[in-house]
Amino acid sequence: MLPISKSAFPTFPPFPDDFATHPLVIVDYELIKAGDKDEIEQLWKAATELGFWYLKNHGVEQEANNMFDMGRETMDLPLEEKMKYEQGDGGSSFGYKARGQVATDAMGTRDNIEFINVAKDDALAWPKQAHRSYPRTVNARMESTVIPFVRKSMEVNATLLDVFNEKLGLPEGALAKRHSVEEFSGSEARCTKSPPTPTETRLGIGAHTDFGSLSFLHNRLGGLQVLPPNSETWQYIKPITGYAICNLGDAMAIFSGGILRSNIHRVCPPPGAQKHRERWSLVYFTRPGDSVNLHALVEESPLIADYVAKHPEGIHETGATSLEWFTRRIKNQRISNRKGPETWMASRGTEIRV
Ligand SMILES: O=C(O)CCC(=O)C(=O)O
Ligand SMILES: [Fe+2]
Repeated sequence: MLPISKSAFPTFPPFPDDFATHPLVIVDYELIKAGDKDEIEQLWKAATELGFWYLKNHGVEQEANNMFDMGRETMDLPLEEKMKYEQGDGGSSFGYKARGQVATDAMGTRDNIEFINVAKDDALAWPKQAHRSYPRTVNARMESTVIPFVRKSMEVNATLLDVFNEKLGLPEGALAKRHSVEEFSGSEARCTKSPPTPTETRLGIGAHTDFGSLSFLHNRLGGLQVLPPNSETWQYIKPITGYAICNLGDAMAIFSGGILRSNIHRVCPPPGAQKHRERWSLVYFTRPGDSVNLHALVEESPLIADYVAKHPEGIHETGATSLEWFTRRIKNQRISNRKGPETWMASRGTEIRV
C-alpha cells in the first residue's frame, strides 16, 4: 500500500476572481448511484445542454492524487528516455507525447503540453502487454496506482453510461455492450504537464471535442475553457478541489443522434498568478470498443429516432468504427503528418456541425 499522500502538488495560487468562468451543474455521484430522480434530472440537463458537469463524491480523489505522483515521476525522466515510449505518427494514442508534436489549429501551431497515456487494456492485462510498453515509472506504479485509478474511473463512467442508456430509452445494456471491459478500445488514462507560461499565449490543447464517450477529468489549475452553445466567447471552467469535471465526447453525441452534447473545449495557459505554475491535469477517457460502429442508435430507441428525424443536420452516420474514428483524429493532429490546413480538417470530429 502507498502512504495516503494528500498530493504532490500541495499549494498554488487560487483561481483568480477577475476572469469570466462558466458555471457547471454539480452532480452528486452518490445520489446518482442511489438512483435519485432529481439528481438524474440534473445530470441529464447538464449532458444535453453543455455536455460538461462537475462530479462530487466520486470517491477517486486518492487514486487521482497517486496518478499525479506517477505523472510527475514520469515527466521527470530524461526526455530521451521518455521518447522511447512516444506514441508515434501512426494514429495510436497510447504512450508518451512530447511537447509540440501535435497541431492546435489549422495553421499548424504546435501544442505546449507533454503527457503520458496508459491504455486501459494494458493496465488490465498487466503484467502482460496488450498494446505496448511504458516508462519504468509507470510500470513501478501499475499495481499500486494505475490499475486502481483505471478500475475506479471505469466504474464511475459505466454508472453514468447506464443512466444515459435509460434516459435515452435504449434497451438495457445497449451502451454497456459498446463499452465492454473485454474488448480492446481507445480507453486510456492520461496525465498531462504544461510548463509555467508567464509570457505564453500558445494553447496547451487546441479547440476540440473529445473523441470517445465520457471523460473524467481532475484539474488542479485553471486553463480549461469551453465555447458554450450559441456563444462567441471562450469561458474558463474553474477547478474546484474535490470535484471532477466530466464531459461527453463524440461517440455519445453520435449514438444519441445529437440529444447528448459533445462540446468544444480547449486548454489555455492558466489565468492570473496561476500562469507562473506548472499545470497538471489527469483524465480517464472511456471510449467505445474498437469494433463498435459509430452511428445514431435509431433502431434501438424511438426517442433517438424521433430526435434524428427532427434534427437531420447532425452527424448520425460516420461509416467508421470507433478505432477508425479515433485513429483518424489522432493521426491527423500529428505535426509530422501535416501537409496543410486540410490535415487539421481531417482530424476533426463533431466540432464540424452542419
Ligand atoms: O487538461 C484539461 O483540462 C483538459 C484536457 C482535455 O481536454 C483533453 O485531454 O482532451
Ligand atoms: Fe478534451
